[in-house]
Amino acid sequence: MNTTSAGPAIEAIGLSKQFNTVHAVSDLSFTVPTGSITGFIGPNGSGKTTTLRMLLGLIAPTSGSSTVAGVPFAALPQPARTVGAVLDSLSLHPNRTALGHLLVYSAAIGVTDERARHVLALVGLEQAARQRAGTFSLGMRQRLALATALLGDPRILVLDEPANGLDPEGIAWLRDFLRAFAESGRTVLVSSHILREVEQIVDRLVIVNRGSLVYQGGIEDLRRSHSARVLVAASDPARLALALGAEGLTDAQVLPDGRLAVRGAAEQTVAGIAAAADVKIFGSTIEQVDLEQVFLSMTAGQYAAQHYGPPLSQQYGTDPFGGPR
Ligand SMILES: Nc1ncnc2c1ncn2[C@@H]1O[C@H](COP(=O)(O)OP(=O)(O)OP(=O)(O)O)[C@@H](O)[C@H]1O
Repeated sequence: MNTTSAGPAIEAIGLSKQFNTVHAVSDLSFTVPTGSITGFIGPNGSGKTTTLRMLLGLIAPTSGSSTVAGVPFAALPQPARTVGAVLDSLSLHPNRTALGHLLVYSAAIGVTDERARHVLALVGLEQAARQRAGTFSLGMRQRLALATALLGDPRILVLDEPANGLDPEGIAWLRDFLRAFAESGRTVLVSSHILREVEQIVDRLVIVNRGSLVYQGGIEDLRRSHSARVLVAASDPARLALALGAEGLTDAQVLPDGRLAVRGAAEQTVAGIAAAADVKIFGSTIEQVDLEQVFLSMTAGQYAAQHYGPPLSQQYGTDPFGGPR
């Protein structure tokens, strides 16, 4: 993570958006630190796209404000050179080639044709440069959309559900790509309604539910804050539960497989109490925290399950995202 930059790459300050009677976003504040890959997670309809559209100046908030690279989006002198975004599925002329599509955009934002070829290679589409977009798979369309967002050599990428429709290989490719992008000191804000899909990609999370913030912080902090349980196979689980309760450890539950699940105590503590109560322990393990479950409990189960290509080429050196403009 880049620690040299003073301010956050993106900041939302009390953003709200109402569409008639629908409160799509309610008093939402969060920051996206420079150099981070921040996951913007929430169930379908929780206001993610609406928030991203406000951050990018596409719709006005009902109240609140936001900054990108320290200023409101509208005040950015050359927005495409600061922030690249993929919000909607890319509208492509079916007869236009991948390169042809990029050349239209490169002309519009004033970057060279060489830059267009460079970004095409960055997303692994150089072989498809002369292929017509009408023949593209969903994964190829996603890559071309990403290439379009990269044209201005932006420091910040905003991606709305980029994993949607990608196969596991595509998701792995995206993860490597975004990591390399962030390692070059740049910032990514990536939305998803499936935490598991971006769990391996992001280092920070902003979780929303019904338009409101429910969590922001490090992904590891979230894992740690949900204390794991000690699962104990014991000769007499009921007796052990009683002995634990007498020591103030009242959160102990017998699982269907007969093990006792104990929250709030270390394995050694449980073993000590068991020995004192004359209960034999045949084995114990620490339960892994399932972040998806944590997310589900935070968002009251409003969620639909779902699911993502080759690693980013190393051929462009330490900052492959720079290159020609
Ligand atoms: N232009 C609009 N007019 C009316 N209601 C809207 C509009 N845009 C969004 N909404 C509503 O606002 C709420 C939030 O929608 P939004 O698309 O921001 O959520 P989301 O988290 O991005 O969901 P998804 O993952 O399904 O795209 C929803 O109830 C949606 O129906």
